[in-house]
Amino acid sequence: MRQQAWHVLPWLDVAKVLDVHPGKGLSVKEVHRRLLEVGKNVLVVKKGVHPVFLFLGQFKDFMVLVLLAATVVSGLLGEIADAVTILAILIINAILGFVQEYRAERSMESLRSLTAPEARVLREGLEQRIPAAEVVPGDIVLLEAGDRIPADVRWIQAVNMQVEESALTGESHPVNKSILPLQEELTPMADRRNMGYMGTSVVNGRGAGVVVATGMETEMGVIAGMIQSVEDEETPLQKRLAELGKWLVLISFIVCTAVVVTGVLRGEGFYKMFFTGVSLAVAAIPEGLPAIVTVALAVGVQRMVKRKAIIRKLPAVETLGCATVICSDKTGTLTQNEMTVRQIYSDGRRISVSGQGYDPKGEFHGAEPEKERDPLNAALKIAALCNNSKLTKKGVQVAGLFRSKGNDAPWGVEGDPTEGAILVAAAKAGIWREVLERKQERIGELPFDSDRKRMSVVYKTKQGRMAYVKGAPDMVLKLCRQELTAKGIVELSDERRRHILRANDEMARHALRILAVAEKPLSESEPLDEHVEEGLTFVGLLGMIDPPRPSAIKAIKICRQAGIKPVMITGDHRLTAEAVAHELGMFRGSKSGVVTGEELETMSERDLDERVMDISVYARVTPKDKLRIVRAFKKHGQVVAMTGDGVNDAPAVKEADIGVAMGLTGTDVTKEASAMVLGDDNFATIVAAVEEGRGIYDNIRKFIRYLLSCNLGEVLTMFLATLVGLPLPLLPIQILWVNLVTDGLPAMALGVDGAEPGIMNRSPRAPGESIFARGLASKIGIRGTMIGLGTLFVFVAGLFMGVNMLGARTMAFTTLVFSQLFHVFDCRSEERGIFEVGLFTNPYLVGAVLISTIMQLSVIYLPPLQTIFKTVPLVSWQWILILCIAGGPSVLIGFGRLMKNSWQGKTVIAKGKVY
Ligand SMILES: Nc1ncnc2c1ncn2[C@@H]1O[C@H](COP(=O)(O)OP(=O)(O)OP(=O)(O)O)[C@@H](O)[C@H]1O
Ligand SMILES: [Ca+2]
Repeated sequence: MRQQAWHVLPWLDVAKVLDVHPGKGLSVKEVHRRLLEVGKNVLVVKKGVHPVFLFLGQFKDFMVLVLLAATVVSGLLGEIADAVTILAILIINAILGFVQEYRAERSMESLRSLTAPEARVLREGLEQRIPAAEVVPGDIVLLEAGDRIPADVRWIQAVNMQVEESALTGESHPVNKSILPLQEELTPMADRRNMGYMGTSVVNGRGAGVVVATGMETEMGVIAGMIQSVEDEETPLQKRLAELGKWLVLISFIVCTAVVVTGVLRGEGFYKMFFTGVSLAVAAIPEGLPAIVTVALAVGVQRMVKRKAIIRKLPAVETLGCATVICSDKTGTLTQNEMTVRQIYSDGRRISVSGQGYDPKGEFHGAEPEKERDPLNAALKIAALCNNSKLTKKGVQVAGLFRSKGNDAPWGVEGDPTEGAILVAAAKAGIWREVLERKQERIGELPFDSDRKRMSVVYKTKQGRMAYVKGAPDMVLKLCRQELTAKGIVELSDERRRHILRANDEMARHALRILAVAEKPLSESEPLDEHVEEGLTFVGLLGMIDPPRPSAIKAIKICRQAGIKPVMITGDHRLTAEAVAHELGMFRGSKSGVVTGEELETMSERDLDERVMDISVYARVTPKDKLRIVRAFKKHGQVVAMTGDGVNDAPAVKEADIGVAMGLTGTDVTKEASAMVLGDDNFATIVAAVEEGRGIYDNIRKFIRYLLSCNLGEVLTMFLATLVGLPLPLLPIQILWVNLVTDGLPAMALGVDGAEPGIMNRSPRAPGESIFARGLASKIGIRGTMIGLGTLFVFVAGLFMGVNMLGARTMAFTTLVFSQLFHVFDCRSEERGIFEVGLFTNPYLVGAVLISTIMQLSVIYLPPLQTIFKTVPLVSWQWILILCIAGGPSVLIGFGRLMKNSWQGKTVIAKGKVY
């Protein structure tokens, strides 16, 4: 089957060789057989790290290795029980670290599969969307502008098809494609006009191809080395934390050395002090930090998926939390994208259309679309023919009401909803493309794109060739010279032109989205290029409603509270945009009305920079304008999210800080340029993702605060004790234990904490902000010192009360553990104390603290563990003292916050500018 010169064969022969019916595609059974035979359509299978190596990796840390060596030595010296316990603790630690990293790895993997590319294929006569990896040789793939070609194909249909092949040939100029066989077998790849290659993308037109090679058999597979592999990008925060981690290692190292040196100078044995120092270093270095950050990011990403936001680039998770401007398309994002034609204008009359949704039943009021040459009838015919969408019932194409009998599934539309709407309107008059096409055949097409804002088709009829055009009325009317009326074709006077434009504005003011339709007879010899759109006959206007999404209205309100500026950038008419923007509440607080693409054209960069912060609605823009708008916002230091769907949107999406692509209607090229894909194309989803982004960042701050203040407390306990000449308050094995019970589960539980209420009432944080900003560093410093001093205080108090060394150490040991188990609840909020947050609102945290408590109690009360950990049971006065010192700060701060916040009113409103 492989290495054929497909380009010299006629396409029907290619289909024959590959044993596929070009109009039906393969059968499911055959697909399975071929999939087994040639394997998946993927280039390189990137293997994750094997779990065993992941586990061993937990021991590669330098300090842990030193501790391991010291343990072995102490084992050899006869301290077998000690050595075994330390080993056990280290292994449990490694298991915890392993679980964290493994989870992180797995969630990143599932993330990758979420963003895997798809392909449209024809199988068993039906159009289907499948993962691109499941494409097999012989499949008929359907492609249109913006699609990435999923495998090597031989074209069997190519309508104005242009493909950008720079990924393969380096040539960035798009190549025209055709289906004609070539003469020369040795034609270089770049000139094989009837072939399409995996990894290249369609930039114009549409077509179909039969797959001739998949996976490593493709031209791309042959040079697979050139493909950029999917790198796991580190987020800026992860990079900064890695940096921080290095500093922490250094500082811990210095402090621990100081502890060892002072201890030895004061006459403690070197070996004992060395052991203490190394244990302290192991405890103080937050080696779990990177893994917890990854888990927090991954968990956040999964939460976003549940809310229909699919992250393609991990750094976007952080940037989302900083977003200050969200630029969004109108159609389908802010509106429902379920359109219904409500009004038609033709021959000077206004006709209203009744009916619900996509059900092709409804009445025309104002005229009857019956007579053959009636202008209304003609308008609907053009609407049906200049159209690539399909009416369906449960995914099955239906042509004509008579064929839908007995199928009670709701009507749906496959393809562009705008086209679907006018198809439904035509069907209401009994006009179906499939029926019309029995008498005329489409021979040419100039596809729609958002720069041209129109689309044309050419049909061969019995009376000769006809061009049918539809598009934005302002564009189409410019191309018209006549008008179709009940009396026949008449000259389009300036007065008539104004009349039509007035009707258009009037409809637009009612938030209708309007298309004009026009036609023109062509001579046989005329070439099928843009000239067919000149000198047209105007036939009518079709106005459709597209109601705003209620969720978008809510989301826009939330944006304002959150200090985020919502901006609508639409290709639609100025008045339509204005009416919809009003319904959405888009103008509140905006100093400027709608700005159109034309006005933008006349604005210099300076003008735009000056005004951009005041403008909330742009209309009749082209994708190029979007890029200018993004740049202007960025000059103001704004963090911009920008949506896009069409191929031409890709540059603006790429330029934005957070490029957002439409999952349902977006093209592959735009998706690949994006950082996030909306599973439901809904504006509200972007806002939900921003909320999650803020929550994730909060969570990272929460456990950094927790880990660092606790570790500081541990180090200070030991350091201060050696400094003032006290006996060591904790033994090495106890230090390691503290590290195990406090750093592991509770920190992880903080990483998956829920978002704080009011998180969308704050202004966005600055993108370059330090993780310790807004008072976090002093919070860590103060609490760490309190934990250290508190522990020492309990230790000294124990000795003072005549408790022996074993007892005093047990008291210090327990105070240190419980101080941290209390403190973890404080870390859940920066503004509110434990009483406002509630102790039981994070069940994972409650569970983690419970487990840690039980672990600590067993170490104190189970006799075999007592001998290993050198502990004694505590009596009630000791417990009271410990709990007061450990829990006091949390309770006192909690009360203070409660008083203060109830005094000031609970919500902290965004301090920045409110839009
Ligand atoms: N399939 C189509 N065929 C012909 N003309 C179309 C088609 N779809 C849209 N138009 C016209 O082109 C204009 C611009 O469309 P475009 O897709 O750029 O933006 P939009 O979908 O209207 O709005 P948004 O940019 O908010 O999604 C529309 O207002 C409409 O008049
Ligand atoms: Ca658009």
